Amino acid sequence: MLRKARVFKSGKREFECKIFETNEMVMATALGNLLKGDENSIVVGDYVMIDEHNTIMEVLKRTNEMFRLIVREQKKKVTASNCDLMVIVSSVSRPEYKRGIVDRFLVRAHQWGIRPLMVFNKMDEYDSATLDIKFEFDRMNNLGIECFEVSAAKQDYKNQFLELGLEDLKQRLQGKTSIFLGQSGVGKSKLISAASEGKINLLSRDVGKVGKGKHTTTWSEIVDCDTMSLMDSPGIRSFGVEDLLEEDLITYFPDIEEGAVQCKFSNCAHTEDSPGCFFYSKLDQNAYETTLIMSRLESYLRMREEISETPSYLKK
Ligand SMILES: Nc1nc2c(ncn2[C@@H]2O[C@H](COP(=O)(O)OP(=O)(O)OP(=O)(O)O)[C@@H](O)[C@H]2O)c(=O)[nH]1
Ligand SMILES: [Zn+2]
Repeated sequence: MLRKARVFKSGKREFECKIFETNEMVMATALGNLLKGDENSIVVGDYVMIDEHNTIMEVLKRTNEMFRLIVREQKKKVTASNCDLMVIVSSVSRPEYKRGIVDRFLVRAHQWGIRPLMVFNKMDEYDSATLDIKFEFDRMNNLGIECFEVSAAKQDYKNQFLELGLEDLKQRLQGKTSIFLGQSGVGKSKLISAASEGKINLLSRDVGKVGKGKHTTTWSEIVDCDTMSLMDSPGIRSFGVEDLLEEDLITYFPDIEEGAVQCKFSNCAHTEDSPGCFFYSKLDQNAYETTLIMSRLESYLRMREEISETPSYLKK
């Protein structure tokens, strides 16, 4: 009899799977034709059917995939699947809020088909002189993204600028598989601990030193508790976008695309001196709404430049 299970951890030939009915973890192997020498064939997050010998017989259809494009080989490398939510974590104090990074994660959320949520963390240290949270909220709200105002360190912090706080975030995560993304130091680990009421404690897990002496917490694949599941996969947290195709980028910026189709020329550079540019000739440059969209345009143009500067033979 086949049992439904989910891949929690994937190796080259062995997969740690959680059986649905019993919640039991088993090590499974896979039918050769499911692997086909292609490492994309079974990934973390996959729902699978396994037999009584713990052999994976079938991979069920994915609702979404997290991947990078390998332009040179015209392939995509899938690293995880079936993720419900992308929780974009930012800090309002230190490290300072980086709009450009948030927009990069939004591009991925769009590309991968994962619903993004936005968390403004470290609100206990919020200083309106250095950041206008209302502006950042409006930017996200225009895109239909829910925003949460929290302090992972001071969990009794009460949200005062935005409608939603930590309790609302916990509710959204209930029963869902989420991935937490954000720059190093924004408080992902602490937030995960707060959101799971201490049930998932990454702070006590592997803490490795990576890069410039910064701590980067790593955990493997899926970790879950009775309220939420977390997913992680190598490479998924990088915010470079150089693997994207230039012509695809705009489709991940629906708000910019809507304006860009109204520019006089289809190859408009969207700069102040571009003739007939919708953004500069049709919008009231003093209007608040315009400043919101222009800040999105800035992100778009920066990413477009980054993509076009990467020669395709380097896109691996
Ligand atoms: N004041 C304040 N400090 C916080 C808050 N959340 C996290 N911190 C602190 O910020 C630092 C970084 O928090 P982490 O949870 O390790 O951040 P991270 O995003 O997981 O960082 P990486 O593991 O490097 O990716 C720690 O010193 C935390 O105690 C908060 O809400 N308020
Ligand atoms: Zn234009």
